[in-house]
Amino acid sequence: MNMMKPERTPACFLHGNYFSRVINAHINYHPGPSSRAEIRSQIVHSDSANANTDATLDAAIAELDDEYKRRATYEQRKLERVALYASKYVRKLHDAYTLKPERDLAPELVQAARDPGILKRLPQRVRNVYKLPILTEQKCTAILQELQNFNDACERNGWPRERPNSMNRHGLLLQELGFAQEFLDPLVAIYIKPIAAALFPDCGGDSLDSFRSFTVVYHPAKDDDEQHDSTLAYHFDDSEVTLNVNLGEAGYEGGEVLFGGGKDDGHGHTTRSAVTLGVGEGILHRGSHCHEVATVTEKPRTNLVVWMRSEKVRRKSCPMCGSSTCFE
Ligand SMILES: O=C(O)CCC(=O)C(=O)O
Ligand SMILES: [Fe+2]
Repeated sequence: MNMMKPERTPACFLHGNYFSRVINAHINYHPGPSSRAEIRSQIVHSDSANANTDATLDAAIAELDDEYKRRATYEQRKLERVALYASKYVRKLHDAYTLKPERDLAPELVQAARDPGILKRLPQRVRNVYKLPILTEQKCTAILQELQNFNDACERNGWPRERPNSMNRHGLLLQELGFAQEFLDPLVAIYIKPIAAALFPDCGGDSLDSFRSFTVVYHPAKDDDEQHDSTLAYHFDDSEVTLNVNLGEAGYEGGEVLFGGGKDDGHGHTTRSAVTLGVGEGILHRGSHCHEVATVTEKPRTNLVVWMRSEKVRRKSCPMCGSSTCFE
C-alpha cells in the first residue's frame, strides 16, 4: 500500500537555487561563458558583495560546476543506486523499516494525530514551530544502527551514496533505502498529515501528498572538514511543511535549530529563536520558515528530516522559484 505519491523533482532543479559555500549564498547557475556575470549580478546587492573578487568567483564556479554535474546526472544515478541497494544490500534490523505504532511512536504523537487541537492549545516556545515527541528511543536506535550497517556496507563495497541536498553533505536519502513503503509513508499519511492539516492549512498542510526524506549528520566543530559538517547555513526548505526529528545521540551539545523569519518577510531576519531536540523529539514547521543549525560542539547529532509537499500548492507556485510551470 503506497499512501503517498512518489517524490517529484521541480523543473528548476537543474539551474535554480544552488548553495555556494564559497560565497555563502543561494544563487541560480548556468555553466558556461556567462556564468561569472550571472553570479556577480546575484551577489552584488547581497551580504556577499565583498566576495566579488576574481579568486572567489573562480572558486565559486568550480564548486557550482560540480553541483551542476551532480544535478544533470541526478535521475539516472538515482535509478542505478536504488537498483544496486535493492539487489545487493542485506538488511540487518528489519524493525527499522516498518511502523508498529505501540513500539515506534511516542504516545503524544498518537494523541495529537487524533486531536490536533491539543498542539494549538500548548504554549509555543517559538511562534509557528510545534515541538512534540515523535519516535520512541528504541525506534531511533534501530534506525541509527541500520543506517550504520548500510554505511559500513557502502564503505566495504565502494557503493555510491548521494548527499541529501546541496547544503547537507552528510546523511542518507531514506526513500532510496526502502524506508518509505512500510515506515515513512504510513507515518506521514496516518499521523503527521492530520496534524499538519490543522496547524498549517494556509500553506498546503491540508493537501500534503508526497515527501522527500533524509538524515542529516553533524559532528563537533573540531572535526569540521570535507568528511563532516558541524553546522547548517540559514535557509528555507523545499517543502510546504517540514518534520524534523532528532535520532540521537543523547548528550550532543550545540546543534539548536535557530528560526528567523518567513522567506517572504524581506531582508530583516535579524533575530533567531532556538529549539533544542531530545532523542525522538521533533518539530513541525512551515518549509518557508527560515532556519539554520547552530554549531555542534559535543558528540555527533543525527536528525531525520521529512520535507512534505503538496502538488496542489506546487502547481500554483514552486517553492524554490515561484514558477507555476515547474510541476506541469
Ligand atoms: O539539522 C536540522 O535540525 C535541520 C536540517 C534542515 O534544516 C534541513 O535539512 O532542511
Ligand atoms: Fe531545513
